[in-house]
Order: sequence, then structure tokens, then C-alpha cells
Amino acid sequence: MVLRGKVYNISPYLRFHPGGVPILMKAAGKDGTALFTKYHPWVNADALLEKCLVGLLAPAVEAETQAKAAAL
Ligand code: HEM
Repeated sequence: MVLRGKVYNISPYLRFHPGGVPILMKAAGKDGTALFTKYHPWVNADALLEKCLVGLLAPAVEAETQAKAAAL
């Protein structure tokens, strides 16, 4: 999942998500920034997912995914 330009492997986190696995799976493999912000903008994903960080999204790809997220 992508969150604010960062790519995470959320598999190890799934079972710890307080909101449950099914809703988190809706954003798996996609840019989950819009949904994440909709449900809990106060949650510190950087800290919670520190060990799940895969890398940074390339800026051109990020611009594209942001545009798609804005159109949701
Ligand atoms: C991997 C990134 C995510 C992390 C680290 C995360 C973390 C959390 C945390 C810490 C809470 C508890 C918040 C609180 O009680 O104040 C929570 C609740 C929740 N999350 Fe997430 N979340 C993530 C992604 C998402 C996404 C993408 C969605 C929606 C598609 C979502 C939907 C929810 C919902 C609905 C709750 C509320 C559960 C309840 O209180 O009954 N989360 N999440």
C-alpha cells in the first residue's frame, strides 16, 4: 500500500489493524492515502509501519496516483 508517497508491505500489520482486515484490504496494493485520511488523519502511520517500509514512490507515479485518489 502507498501512503503519502511511501510504499509499505502491510501484510505483517494486517492482523493488528484496529479497523479490521477486510477494510484494510480495500486499499491493499493501491494508494490508500485518501481512505487512510478519511478514517483517521490523526494516526501516525510512519511510526506504526516503520518496519514495513519498502521504499519511496517515484514522484511521477505519485502525481498520477494522487490525481486518481482525488477523483475517487
Ligand atoms: C496501513 C495503514 C493503516 C494503519 C497503520 C491504520 C491504523 C489504524 C489505527 C491505529 C486505528 C485506531 C484509531 C483510533 O482508534 O484512534 C485504526 C482504525 C480504523 N481504521 Fe485504520 N489504519 C490503516 C489503514 C486504513 C485504511 C486504508 C482504512 C480504510 C479503508 C482504515 C480504516 C479504519 C477504520 C474504519 C478504523 C476504525 C475502527 C473502529 O474504531 O471501529 N484504516 N486504523
